[in-house]
Amino acid sequence: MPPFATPPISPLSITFDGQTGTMSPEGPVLTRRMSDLAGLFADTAAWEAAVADGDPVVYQVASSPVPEAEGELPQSITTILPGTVAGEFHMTKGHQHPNPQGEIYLGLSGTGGLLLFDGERPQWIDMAPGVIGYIPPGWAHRSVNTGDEPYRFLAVYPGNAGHDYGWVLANGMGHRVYRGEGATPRFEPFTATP
Ligand SMILES: O=P(O)(O)OC[C@H]1O[C@](O)(CO)[C@@H](O)[C@@H]1O
Ligand SMILES: [Fe+2]
Repeated sequence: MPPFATPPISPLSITFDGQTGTMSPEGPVLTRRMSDLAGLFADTAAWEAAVADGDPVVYQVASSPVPEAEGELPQSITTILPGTVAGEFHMTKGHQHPNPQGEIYLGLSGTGGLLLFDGERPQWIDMAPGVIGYIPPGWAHRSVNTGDEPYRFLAVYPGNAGHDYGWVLANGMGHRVYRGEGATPRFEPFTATP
């Protein structure tokens, strides 16, 4: 057995409900409200108005008990509620893994997308139930709800990958994703917020 800093946990069975985004047994549950997404939406005035108007929940992350520790493969289900800020779809903060390693997302319910950016090239993967989106090492990633119902996905990632949110604040994600005509999102090149 390699000398892990945290002893590996015991084998376990985890059940989940892709329609509600819950896991059993359950680990930490994280709620991100509009105020947690400071500096991310293009229209700062519209974002401030949404924060003042009840500071709604934008997404929740329900994790299994598998810890974020070296050698483990933690899982979480993220539920992004539908909506926009001045037309820009609800989204996760987005992050880089400071310890560059891959990650997989599996679409569970609703429709959305996975926006990836390596600092030069933005990429988009349409996500829906049954779709696996693969995030290679070195690609920042953000999820977007492009529909009118909650978008849910399961994430599985190396426990020592880490989360660097500052990278996305500094570099953006290459594109912004807006409600377009019909079901097709509209993409605009990222420009830094004022
Ligand atoms: O960490 P963010 O960018 O807020 O996005 C949340 C999602 O990403 C993860 O951090 C995994 O990459 C999960 O916790 C969750 O699936
Ligand atoms: Fe990640």
